[in-house]
Amino acid sequence: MKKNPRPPTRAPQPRRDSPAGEASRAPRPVREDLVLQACLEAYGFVRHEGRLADRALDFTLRHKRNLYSNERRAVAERVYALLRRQRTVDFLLEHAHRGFIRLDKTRQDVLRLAASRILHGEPPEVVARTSALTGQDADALAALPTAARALESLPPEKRFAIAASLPDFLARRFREVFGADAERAAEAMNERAPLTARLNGFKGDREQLRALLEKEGVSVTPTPLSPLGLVLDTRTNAFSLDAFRDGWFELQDEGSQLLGMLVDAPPTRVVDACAGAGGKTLQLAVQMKNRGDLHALDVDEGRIDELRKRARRAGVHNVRTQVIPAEGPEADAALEPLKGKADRVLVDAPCSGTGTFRRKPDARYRLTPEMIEDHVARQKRLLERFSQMVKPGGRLIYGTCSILREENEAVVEDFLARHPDYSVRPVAEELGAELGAKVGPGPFLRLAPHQHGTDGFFGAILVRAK
Ligand SMILES: C[S@@+](CC[C@H](N)C(=O)[O-])C[C@H]1O[C@@H](n2cnc3c(N)ncnc32)[C@H](O)[C@@H]1O
Repeated sequence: MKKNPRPPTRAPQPRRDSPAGEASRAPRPVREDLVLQACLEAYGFVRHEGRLADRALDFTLRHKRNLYSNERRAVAERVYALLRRQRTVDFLLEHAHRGFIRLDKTRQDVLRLAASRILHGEPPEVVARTSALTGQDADALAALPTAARALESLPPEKRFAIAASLPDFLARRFREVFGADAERAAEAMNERAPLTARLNGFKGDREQLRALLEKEGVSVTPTPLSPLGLVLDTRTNAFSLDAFRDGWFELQDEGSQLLGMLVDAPPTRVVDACAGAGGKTLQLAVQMKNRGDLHALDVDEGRIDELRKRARRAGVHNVRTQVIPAEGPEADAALEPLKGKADRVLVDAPCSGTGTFRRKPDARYRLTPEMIEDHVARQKRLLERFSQMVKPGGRLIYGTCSILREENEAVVEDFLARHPDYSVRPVAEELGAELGAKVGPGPFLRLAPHQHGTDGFFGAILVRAK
């Protein structure tokens, strides 16, 4: 049976007194009944009510105040682990437990949580006991290895989708994109994502940040690709660190940092057209040395509010935020003053998020082929609209956190076919030959967890003729 012994999660961080203190205390024994109740509630919200996993866990853990920090962590880890393997677990239980699909929802979920723990390497008898499973239910857990053999004997296409816990249509797309590497790619998407910080260059350099974090008891290692990143011990509650409160770093995946590097924003006029809560905006402000005008636009007022808070903490002064309408003449009018004026326009487009399944394992079960088509249509519209702000000789940088060609290369090709005044600048020209060679192949940034250890990202630099 496949084992994934690393406890996966990017969930609400457990409360803790100090990062160093927690690591050095002997953990209290987990009160299994309370942990199971909390898991059932949070998982039920996601599976049966369609809520987002991070919000569901946040809600559950916020009102279950009696749980200790190690118990909170166990809840988050178990729920995320099951979400990563939901399809596999369902297949195994349907084979190991006659009548599984007729059981009531709660009993099914208790079995799912138990099977997932076994799949992640916990001994079946311990799991059965701590889940209070007896009789037919305990027998089903013991029969999981037989069910795993049934999975192995399926035709490869079918087996891949179930073993990787991907909907069939996504499994097919993984095969199209990654070919013989599809299984490795999907497995890496089912791993736990690292906790990665991006240095705020206004405060100092990466070595200084490293020293500060180590002084606070956090062990860190430099990111291999981004010169701005440090990987933090995943048990760290980054938000409680002094270095975070003092604006020394932001949490940002290494792939996202590399996409931000493609912009190479000069201290003139730059537009971050889909700025969200400002992950890349803050990075661009550093590139601009806090000078010039950095216009951060988004349709989501809540995210723009968050961006403003983060900018204050980071000591960023050159950002002008604007909430814009999504579509139509009003959206066009809002951009009119910036038409043909920007040296750089970043379109970090809304997408399927197929590159970020490590962090949002539940997203795959919500995604449909129709939703991907809608994303593509919107990406083309956004690129068209925001390209109008690029001045002659300026650059349009297009990015997604999708691994799908239709949202990436195909959108760029479609744009270039209608805009002969734009050409592709190979990312290696921006990142340097050595780093460029690692994030290719080809003229675009194309990152995937199994190859780069980052989330899946795509980036293209398009230059408007003078
Ligand atoms: C991938 S996220 C951006 C992430 C952000 N750049 C960062 O680095 O944190 C895409 C963003 O596009 C925004 N968006 C969606 N439709 C938009 C539109 N028509 N115009 C501008 N922004 C839009 C979403 O609200 C979302 O915040």
